[in-house]
Amino acid sequence: MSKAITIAQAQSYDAHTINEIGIPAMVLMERAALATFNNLLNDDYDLTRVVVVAATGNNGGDGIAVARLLKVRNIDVAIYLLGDPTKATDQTAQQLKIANYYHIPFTTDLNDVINATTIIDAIFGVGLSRPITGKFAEAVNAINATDASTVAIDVPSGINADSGETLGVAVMADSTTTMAYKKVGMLTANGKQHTGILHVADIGIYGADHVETIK
Ligand SMILES: NC(=O)C1=CN([C@@H]2O[C@H](COP(=O)(O)OP(=O)(O)OC[C@H]3O[C@@H](n4cnc5c(N)ncnc54)[C@H](O)[C@@H]3O)[C@@H](O)[C@H]2O)[C@H](O)CC1
Ligand SMILES: [K+]
Repeated sequence: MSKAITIAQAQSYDAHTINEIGIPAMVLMERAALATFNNLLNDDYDLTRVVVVAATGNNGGDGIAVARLLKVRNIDVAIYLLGDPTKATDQTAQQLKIANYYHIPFTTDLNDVINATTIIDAIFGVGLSRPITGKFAEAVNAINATDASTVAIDVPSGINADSGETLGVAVMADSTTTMAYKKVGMLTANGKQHTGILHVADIGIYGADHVETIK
């Protein structure tokens, strides 16, 4: 799908798929996680020590689900969680519950991020709405300072998916698995540089033009 969409389009296609078509948000999240996981394996990253850096929005939920997919295959994975888990979205709270069932370790030690062989960037996606600061910025700077490979989910965190601009600081990803369609910000020089190799994942979300033609 070579079409590129805006944040508003991504959010409206998401809502249309969930509310009008009736595919549950957790199904979309699972498909997003499976797509990211499959790209992780296909792109042959060093999965000796994987750390998922996640916040508490649905981008974080995607990452926590990827951590579970790695854990059930006995891959060494830990989650570095940013933000207050009690403020997580419903889907991300559910992913945290599942992660706890599988005893996935949570770390608060930034050295675990720095010493990872591969980092999954699940901090922010299309919900980024202001410059990244504080502990979020500290984590982004640590990710960018490591020799680890970095795989971003949906949008490299800190990149405005509409303008391609860096909001404060932004993850410099080796690759990005973006959901449904490319985001227009990824077509700019700065956006392209931070996205790295781009994989577009078909997770069952389509624009009205595509959906109407299927009827
Ligand atoms: N559309 C799809 O195809 C699917 C998208 N999925 C994933 O969901 C995210 C979007 O999730 P959302 O909860 O809307 O937002 P984020 O997770 O990107 O952001 C989290 C949250 O963080 C707050 N926030 C924004 N900017 C800042 C900041 N600078 N500092 C601190 N906090 C900030 C704000 O409250 C946001 O809500 C999408 O990218 C996909 O990864 C679905 O999982 C699958 C289908
Ligand atoms: K991200």
